[in-house]
Amino acid sequence: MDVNKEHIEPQNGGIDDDILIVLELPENDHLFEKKKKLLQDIGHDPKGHVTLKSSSTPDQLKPILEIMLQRARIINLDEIDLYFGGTDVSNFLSFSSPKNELEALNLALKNIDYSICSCKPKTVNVLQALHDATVNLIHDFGKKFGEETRVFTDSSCEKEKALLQWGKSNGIDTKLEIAYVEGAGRGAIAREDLNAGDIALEIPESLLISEKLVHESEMFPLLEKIEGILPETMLLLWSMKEKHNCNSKFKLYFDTLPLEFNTGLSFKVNAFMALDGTSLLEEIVDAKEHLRTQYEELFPLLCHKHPDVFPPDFYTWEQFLWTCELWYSNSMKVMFNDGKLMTCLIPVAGFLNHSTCPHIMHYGKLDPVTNSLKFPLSRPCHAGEECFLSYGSFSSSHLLTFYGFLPRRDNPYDVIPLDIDIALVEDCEDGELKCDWNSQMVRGSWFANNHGIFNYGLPPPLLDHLRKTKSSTLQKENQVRDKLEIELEILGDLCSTSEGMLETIGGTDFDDRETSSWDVKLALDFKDLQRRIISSVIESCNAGRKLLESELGKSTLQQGNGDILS
Ligand SMILES: C[S@@+](CC[C@H](N)C(=O)[O-])C[C@H]1O[C@@H](n2cnc3c(N)ncnc32)[C@H](O)[C@@H]1O
Repeated sequence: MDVNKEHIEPQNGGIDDDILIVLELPENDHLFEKKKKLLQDIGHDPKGHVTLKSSSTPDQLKPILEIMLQRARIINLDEIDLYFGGTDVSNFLSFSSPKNELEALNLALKNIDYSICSCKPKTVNVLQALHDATVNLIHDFGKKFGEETRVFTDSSCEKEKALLQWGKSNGIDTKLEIAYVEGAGRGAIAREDLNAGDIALEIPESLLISEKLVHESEMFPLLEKIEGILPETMLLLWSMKEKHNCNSKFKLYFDTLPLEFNTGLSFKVNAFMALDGTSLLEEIVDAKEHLRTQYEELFPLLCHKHPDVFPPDFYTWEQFLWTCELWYSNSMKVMFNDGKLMTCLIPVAGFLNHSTCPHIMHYGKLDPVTNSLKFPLSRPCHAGEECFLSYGSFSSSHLLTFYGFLPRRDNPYDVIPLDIDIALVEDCEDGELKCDWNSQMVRGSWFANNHGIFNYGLPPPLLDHLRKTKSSTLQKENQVRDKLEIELEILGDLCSTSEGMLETIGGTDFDDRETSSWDVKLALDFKDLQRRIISSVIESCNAGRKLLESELGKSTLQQGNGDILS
């Protein structure tokens, strides 16, 4: 890989006028080895710096920023990025997903700003120019990938306004207001233009609903005696009662909660029928059965034993399920200053909707100085625009089951696992057959950058795995032809597997989606998504087969010519 080596210095390198910007791959990254290898493949030291000169012109800064971003992209890769990118570093040097790109841009900006704080006066200008160039890239990124929402400004949000007012008088600082938005209930809207780095919302610790509240309640002495009960379950039981408490500190918060959550856990029979043929059907049934078992382990026993603490009317199965949906769809994990990670409900922050291209990505750790939870922006949000959060790197099946929606944009985490026995291949061969991945999967091949021969827009680890299962049949005499034949076989097998999956899901449902109930509509949309993913894999297999057949044709021609010549 051709890289401009003059910009990459060892850690203690550099002369007086050089500015060294640290972009280190943390050693505690659980994917350290894989990322280190990728960085080394482009000639980067994982601990290295990117160097620029105080005399650098804007034209010279451009390639330096690109090198910083290449490093930052690799540093921010997650498992899914790594699986679908394979081991060829060229797949990671440019854009690979909105989340990765935004993380990379923000890491670069953070390190540039850090350098500005500690630099010599004569280097401020060049660093400021680099800062501005990065901010411009973040801005362009938002314009290209951000979601547009229709905000219903005329809708009444009296309860939400009351909550916001209560929050402000109790220490919440916010640049957001609440309004109804198309297709997602309420959302948080920027009141003014906000830039990357601005804090959109800040909540004091005292307003977080966490297990600390259970400890202070009359329930705790009874709950702590239950063997194996989790803090989350205690909190769930506490909130089932607290929402009926007229004197609750959080009454205005509970008042804003919807009567129904409409997640996959509330699907009715018709929606389950619509999901037939998908693995999601089983996932939802299992999740619901798990909750039912949990409920039956506690109730009606607790109500019989302590009716004053657990009034039977508050602890029905329906209310238990509603509260589970509340916690699944509205809670956030927060790291407290004592290092404890706790699941919390967070008034006002609970109005933030999710996007695959969010404004807010990093939250969830209390600021030790202010003892508050801050929601900083990773990209600008203009006045009147909906401000989105990242709920996490979730698949659409997870979002449907536990949150009740499907993202509008293509979701890189929508993977379909393949039923391929990895262990079998590992066991039957010697040490060379090392498998880096515990399972194989596919996703929409539209995400792939490389659709050429031997890549086909399909996951490299999957192709490698399939090749290994076939490689014993490779003949020495005619390696090129055999290799192409094996590739054809692999694509043929993958195509048949995918066609089988498509058949299991069934053809397009001719339905009137507009008049369907919310759950049937979601189920049908999910099925369409699965079909689209599998069809893209089939298309890639077929396009790959055409490439291979053309190559085989050429090799036959060459062989023919060779025979004539000999
Ligand atoms: C934390 S709440 C966000 C506030 C919520 N919209 C409300 O009105 O209460 C999470 C819920 O918002 C909805 N939601 C979040 N992001 C969404 C999106 N991108 N599209 C549709 N609905 C979304 C889902 O119903 C989800 O369960």
